[in-house]
Amino acid sequence: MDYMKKIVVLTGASGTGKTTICNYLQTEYQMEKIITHTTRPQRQGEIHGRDYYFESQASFFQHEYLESVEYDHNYYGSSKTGIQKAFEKSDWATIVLDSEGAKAYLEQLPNETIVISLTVATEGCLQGRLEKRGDSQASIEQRLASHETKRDEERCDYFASQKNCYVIVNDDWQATKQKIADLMKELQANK
Ligand SMILES: Nc1nc2c(ncn2[C@@H]2O[C@H](COP(=O)(O)OP(=O)(O)O)[C@@H](O)[C@H]2O)c(=O)[nH]1
Ligand SMILES: Nc1ncnc2c1ncn2[C@@H]1O[C@H](COP(=O)(O)OP(=O)(O)O)[C@@H](O)[C@H]1O
Repeated sequence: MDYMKKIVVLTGASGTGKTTICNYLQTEYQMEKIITHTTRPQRQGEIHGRDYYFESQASFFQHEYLESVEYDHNYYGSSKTGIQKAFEKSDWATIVLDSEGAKAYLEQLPNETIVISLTVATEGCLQGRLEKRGDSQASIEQRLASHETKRDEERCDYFASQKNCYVIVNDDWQATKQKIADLMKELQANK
């Protein structure tokens, strides 16, 4: 891949703000989102081809993936064509991945990948955020108790020690926007 191209990976447990920051990077920094594929049911308001490519169990396995995972009983994967499509539009792409996916990108695309590992200071606030987002009580309970959520939460320390990784505590949105602005200044200067 071309070393001028950059992929900002957003990772963290459910409710830490990955999607919110991904949207912000698209509108404020003209990054192109790499759309990933999933077998998870579509949530209200989500659009096929914008939020995800929603796949059946059979269609999911027809794509060639850079990496894929099973997460909370559904499959997710980033296809090579999804990456190409984003880079046809911009040299800066952004993608939302679980911590396994973020680790895979760091290993497979070390020159292009920048990881933002998201966390919150008060763990209890995640439940409230997912309720506000409209997730059902059952799916919130299942998600927050899942082995994958625990793994995502624990991986924050790992990312904190890695090159090209940045931890952002996303409690206060105004403060988060300032941290992103500072980070983008640094990244654009080093490009
Ligand atoms: N490794 C990997 N993870 C993905 C991919 N697409 C989405 N994810 C992650 O899958 C997890 C579940 O996503 P989702 O069901 O949309 O839940 P959310 O985190 O609550 O918004 C999140 O950690 C996403 O970042 C992918 O292509 N690969
Ligand atoms: N800093 C913040 N303060 C309060 N609410 C937030 C903040 N960041 C995101 N949210 C809200 O929390 C919910 C979950 O955010 P989302 O970006 O969907 O998380 P994720 O993609 O990591 O699961 C959304 O309703 C979003 O508007």
